[in-house]
Amino acid sequence: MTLILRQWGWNPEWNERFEPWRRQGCTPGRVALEHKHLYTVYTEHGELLAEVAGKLRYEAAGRAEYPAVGDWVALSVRPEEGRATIRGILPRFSKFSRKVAGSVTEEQIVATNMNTVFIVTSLNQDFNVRRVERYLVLAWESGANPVVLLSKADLSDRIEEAVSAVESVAVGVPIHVISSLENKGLDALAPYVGEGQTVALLGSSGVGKSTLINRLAGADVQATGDIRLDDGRGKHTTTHRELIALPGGGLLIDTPGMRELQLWDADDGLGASFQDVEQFAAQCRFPDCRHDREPGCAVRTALSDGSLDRARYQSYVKLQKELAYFARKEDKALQAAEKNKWKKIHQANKKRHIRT
Ligand SMILES: Nc1nc2c(ncn2[C@@H]2O[C@H](COP(=O)(O)OP(=O)(O)OP(=O)(O)O)[C@@H](O)[C@H]2O)c(=O)[nH]1
Ligand SMILES: [Zn+2]
Repeated sequence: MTLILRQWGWNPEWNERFEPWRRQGCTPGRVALEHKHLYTVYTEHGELLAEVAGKLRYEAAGRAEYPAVGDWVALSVRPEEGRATIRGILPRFSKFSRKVAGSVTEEQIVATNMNTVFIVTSLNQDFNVRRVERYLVLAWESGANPVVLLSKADLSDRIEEAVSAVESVAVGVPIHVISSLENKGLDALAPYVGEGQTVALLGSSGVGKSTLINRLAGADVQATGDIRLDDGRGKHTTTHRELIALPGGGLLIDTPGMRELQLWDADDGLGASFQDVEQFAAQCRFPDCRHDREPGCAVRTALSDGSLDRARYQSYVKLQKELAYFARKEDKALQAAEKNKWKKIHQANKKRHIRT
């Protein structure tokens, strides 16, 4: 039984966390694909199509409390129909989420329970270390461990230069140079995609994520840029799944949402990625130093004596501004919603007043 689940990443810890659900007669399953209102889940009864239980739907405070690809869920199963009902979601240990615009901006979960994030950036003329910094913030924020993959090594003759540029912004983060085309460097990825390990991929369009997935899966599970039609989801690959089991026992998550991540609510990620900058800032004389004209500013000193790279500092400031922008936007949306609520209450009161 658990043998089947193990290939989807089940382990003793999940088993323990699931115990209360098991006592209620539930079966565990892992979400592999989200349809409009249904989910494809992997279970010990095979693949089932599941809907969300009314109670869970009713109690969900927002979209973030709906199941997402990578989640372990508690199910009531009807294997003979190939169907199941999702009763609950086990707590996530890592997640990627994005903001979806609506009347209020809402958090939508895009991938969960990954151990590792592959940040893929290509070594061709698009190579840009600032982009790696941005992805690192997202990765650290997710709770998974980042690993940088420099792809398309076959197209570059300045590999060492790129590696040291990444090293300087990704201290302590493993960096691998790969070429899916020439099958180079891929063996070194084995430890991240071993049994029970889940990996998500992050990177701009065209850096070779789908090609890498197909290499690791040993089959064309994902449509690549060469043959992809305009559906963007690779529908023509017959068994489109967003949680992909690899021959070595690991799992890959590749959802369309991963391609639309923005930076928001990522202060922790920013801090983790820019420890060097924040360490200087912590030495400023004034705790609220804006590193502008204040006396005793350690950041400005570090910039002028070269111990802090100017481009890196500018990148930090830019990302910080972006985060602040999202926070303000969210504040405004909340304020508007609150105002609206009070307006309605006033109107309702007025009407009551008139009637009496
Ligand atoms: N030269 C070279 N080309 C590669 C390599 N890996 C992928 N490509 C090519 O790069 C293009 C884009 O690859 P994809 O795998 O579709 O890129 P992707 O990151 O999945 O792109 P999106 O799905 O748009 O996010 C394709 O034409 C691939 O054949 C490589 O190692 N070397
Ligand atoms: Zn300062």
